[in-house]
Amino acid sequence: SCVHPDRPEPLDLHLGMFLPTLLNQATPEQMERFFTPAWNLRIIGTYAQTEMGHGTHLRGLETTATFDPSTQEFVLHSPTISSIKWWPGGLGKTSNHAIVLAQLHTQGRCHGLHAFIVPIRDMDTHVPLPGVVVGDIGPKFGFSEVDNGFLKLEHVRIPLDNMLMKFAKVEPDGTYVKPPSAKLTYGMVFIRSMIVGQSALALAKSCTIAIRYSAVRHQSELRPGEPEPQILNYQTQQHKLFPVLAAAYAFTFVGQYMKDTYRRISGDIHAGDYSQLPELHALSAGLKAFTTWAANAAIEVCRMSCGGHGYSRSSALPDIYVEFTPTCTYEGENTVMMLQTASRYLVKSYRQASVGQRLQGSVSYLSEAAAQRLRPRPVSGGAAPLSTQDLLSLVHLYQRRAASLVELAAKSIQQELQRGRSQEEAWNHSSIDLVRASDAHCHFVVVKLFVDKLEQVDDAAVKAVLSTLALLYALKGLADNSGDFLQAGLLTVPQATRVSARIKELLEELRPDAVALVDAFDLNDRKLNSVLGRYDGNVYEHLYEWARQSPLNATEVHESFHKYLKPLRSRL
Ligand SMILES: CCCCC/C=C\C/C=C\C/C=C\CC/C=C/C(=O)SCCNC(=O)CCNC(=O)[C@H](O)C(C)(C)COP(=O)(O)OP(=O)(O)OC[C@H]1O[C@@H](n2cnc3c(N)ncnc32)[C@H](O)[C@@H]1OP(=O)(O)O
Ligand SMILES: Cc1cc2nc3c(=O)[nH]c(=O)nc-3n(C[C@H](O)[C@H](O)[C@H](O)COP(=O)(O)OP(=O)(O)OC[C@H]3O[C@@H](n4cnc5c(N)ncnc54)[C@H](O)[C@@H]3O)c2cc1C
Repeated sequence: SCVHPDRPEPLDLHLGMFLPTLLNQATPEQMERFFTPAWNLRIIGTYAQTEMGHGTHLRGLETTATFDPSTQEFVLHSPTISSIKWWPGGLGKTSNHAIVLAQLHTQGRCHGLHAFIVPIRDMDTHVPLPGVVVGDIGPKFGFSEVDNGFLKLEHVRIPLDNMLMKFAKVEPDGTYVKPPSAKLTYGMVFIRSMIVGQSALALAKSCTIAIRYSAVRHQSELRPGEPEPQILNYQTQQHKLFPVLAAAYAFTFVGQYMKDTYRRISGDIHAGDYSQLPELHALSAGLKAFTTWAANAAIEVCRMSCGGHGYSRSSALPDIYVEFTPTCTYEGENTVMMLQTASRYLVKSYRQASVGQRLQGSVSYLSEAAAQRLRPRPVSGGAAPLSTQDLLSLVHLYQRRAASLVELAAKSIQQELQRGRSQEEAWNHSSIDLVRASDAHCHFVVVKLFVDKLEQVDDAAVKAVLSTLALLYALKGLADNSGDFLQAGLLTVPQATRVSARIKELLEELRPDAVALVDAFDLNDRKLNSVLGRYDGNVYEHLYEWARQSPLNATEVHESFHKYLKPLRSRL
């Protein structure tokens, strides 16, 4: 199709959120009524949660859904300018339905945010329905293919059965029936879990383009009198790109793990077991933030490593960046997600471990750390010996760094409370530490999953090169965050020096396999859509061909000469 497989599209929300939300929150009758026509694109929907005045603070959303028992309807209304739904993808011009998140009012009481299916355009004429004011929010940083829209509802009536009632319900007399767990109506866990894999894909594409281009680009002089070398032979170029390559592999494994974990736990939830929902929320929120922040920065490293041609849209890197960067904001703004993981999971787990509770899942190390704190500390107190070759010891180092930063954040809250601050103020005055703790926890999870994955690799040669990548990923993270490790007494200055030396050795070791490692992502030219990243490496001819196709070159003398330059000359 003319649509590029990876470009944002107006139907992304329909496929990525409207359908999954029906699957997760619709009753069987609602599935029949809505899912089937939505699957056949008769109904095209979006997910309208964010408002002009609120995106993060869900409890602050103002759109109301008031039940009218006399007509068995909900009245959907946007009471203020700030309550206008703002940003939903595909809302402006594409969708004819929206899942609207609104504060449910029935029998004079507010029961918080619930999901309602609201028809917004006539199914045949596509004209907005009565009481519906809808349109596009205007040009954005990118996503120009998507009509992110606004939606103002003026006392729009929908049937009682348009409230998604798999969990919470409203009876015909207006009685509200609580969901088995209030957390089930939050949603977003699915898409956050999927975004981790999107981070991996964005990294794989970017480093494929940059490393292939670095293998065909010759520039400057390494040894006097010799031909210009491939820029991939410069240590600085390797230091830019090989850690990105390692992260692309790491995030690919984490993305797979996140998808499998989502599938497993959502299966349990559908079976009525909600016990793992906190772990799934914390993991998806944290890893979504961790991987998108890392990938966002790495795409720019790849673009800049391609010099001027990286800035050309023929490289595809500007488009990859523009389309990826909003992942740090949507589906949960990253800072807020990191705070969720820390405040709602890590600190809570730390406190449970501190009273001897045995923890499971990704925080089980906090129990080990709590037990460690009760044992007498070794006199030396110094950092343990550091192996720059042993992956398991590096995993343990990341685990101890995470435990140390979670403890630091928990203690900061305690100190703030002892200074007489309120709970909320104590948490806010510790939020930098909380974000650091989440970051360290996620970093440990990524390193651990990478090393765990190696145990599943049978081919010795593949295992060897993946182990080198895992070492580079772990040591580069250690070097980049050496302050944390030094502060926690997990690293000494001589050891930090050894780490830097080892990183240089690993860059040299990876050089011969770098192109093969990006080829292994198997991203064909159509998917990459990049002149610099072409599989055949025939960059210059295709760059010239690409430029020749530029609309500006349709005529030898552009109309601007006659319209502006010539008249300007005559006036000078
Ligand atoms: C074919 C498939 C294709 C997939 C391909 C992937 C991508 C392409 C497709 C689509 C993407 C394209 C474009 C993107 C479109 C973007 C859409 C959006 O951005 S939708 C809007 C996103 N908005 C948010 O995420 C809002 C963020 N804010 C919040 O989540 C809440 O405000 C916050 C921060 C959680 C605070 O809420 P609050 O009510 O104050 O909660 P508390 O912090 O007090 O916590 C209460 C308890 O609830 C637990 N909790 C919170 N959230 C969740 C959750 N999501 N799930 C489960 N549990 C949750 C929390 O841990 C607390 O529990 P305890 O009481 O501590 O036990
Ligand atoms: C391209 C794109 C597509 C989108 N698509 C959709 C969609 O389809 N449907 C939909 O409903 N929404 C959509 N959104 C909206 C998106 O979900 C929100 O922008 C996002 O949730 C962030 O909320 P906000 O914009 O209100 O930012 P804010 O929350 O106002 O964030 C601004 C700053 O405040 C900080 N902040 C906020 N709260 C806290 C806190 N508690 N503690 C510390 N710092 C805090 C943040 O860290 C950030 O630095 C989309 C957004 C974009 C950019």
